[in-house]
Amino acid sequence: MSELPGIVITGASGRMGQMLIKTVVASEKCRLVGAVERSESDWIGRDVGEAMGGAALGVQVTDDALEAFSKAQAVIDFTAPEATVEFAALAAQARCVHVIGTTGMCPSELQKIELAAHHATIIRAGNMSLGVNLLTKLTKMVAAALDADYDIEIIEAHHNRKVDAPSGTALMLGEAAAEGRGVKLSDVRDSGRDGITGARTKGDIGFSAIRGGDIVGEHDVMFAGDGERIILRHVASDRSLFAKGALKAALWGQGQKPGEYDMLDVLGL
Ligand SMILES: NC(=O)C1=CN([C@@H]2O[C@H](COP(=O)(O)OP(=O)(O)OC[C@H]3O[C@@H](n4cnc5c(N)ncnc54)[C@H](O)[C@@H]3O)[C@@H](O)[C@H]2O)C=CC1
Ligand SMILES: O=C(O)C1=N[C@H](C(=O)O)C[C@H](O)C1
Repeated sequence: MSELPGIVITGASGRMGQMLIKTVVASEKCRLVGAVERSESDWIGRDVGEAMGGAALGVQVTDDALEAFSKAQAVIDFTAPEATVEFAALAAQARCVHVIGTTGMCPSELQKIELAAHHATIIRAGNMSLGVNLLTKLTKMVAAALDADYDIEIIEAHHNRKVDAPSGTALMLGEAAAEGRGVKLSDVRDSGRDGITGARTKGDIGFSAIRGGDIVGEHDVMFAGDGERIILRHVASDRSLFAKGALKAALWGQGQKPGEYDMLDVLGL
């Protein structure tokens, strides 16, 4: 039997699911042992490689997450909030590392993930790329250096299928900016301006979301002062970036104590 860690991919037919399967199959450091989808998916029961339009991979798509997790050392999960909360409990039961890329979770869902992390190793990040995680550090540094005369605005752009806003990345950047300023994001967050909004409140952190076409993911953190603007920008042009980061997290998580980690832990930033 192979010693390489076995990985299950949830949301196998999704944009990220398919990218993750290709990344795991191409890696020499792990093996694909499971592919999970919703019961209603027409991929259930099919070989996941064939369902993706390629050669058979010897892994059948299943809706029995617990059975799939019980054969694995890690689950990489880019699905939807409700599903991720359920998978967190099942991954803990199966003693698998749970890598969570899913965004758009509400406070009560995040609380359930935190509870699951008492029993399991969870690595969760709204963005798994090195570039964005480095950008959170830079954002915090710039926010700490400037006073509230510099208005902070976070502008993000994504493809037209994205269902949550602001993006998980935008929120990570907002948290970093708030931390740099020594405030709580929930106290200064201003998202979704529309209509007669009144003048901007000094100290707020604003969020704007663009949705269109096939944009993979773009984020600007703007510090707008009198007579100048500083703009920190990240542009993702390929989803493989996120998949490679997620796989790195799954491998890093092997042997880590239960708890909730993020990509800064994985990348050592
Ligand atoms: N953290 C990061 O670096 C990144 C995070 N994301 C996030 O990942 C998530 C997925 O994104 P996409 O792949 O673009 O979406 P998608 O809609 O293409 O794929 C989601 C997949 O999850 C499946 N799914 C939903 N509920 C399920 C359940 N109960 N059981 C099994 N499968 C289930 C769907 O059927 C679908 O195939 C989003 O929250 C997105 O924001 C996306 C890219 C990078
Ligand atoms: O839904 C996406 O596509 C992406 N989601 C993540 C987010 O919400 O920030 C990461 C990336 O920007 C792509």
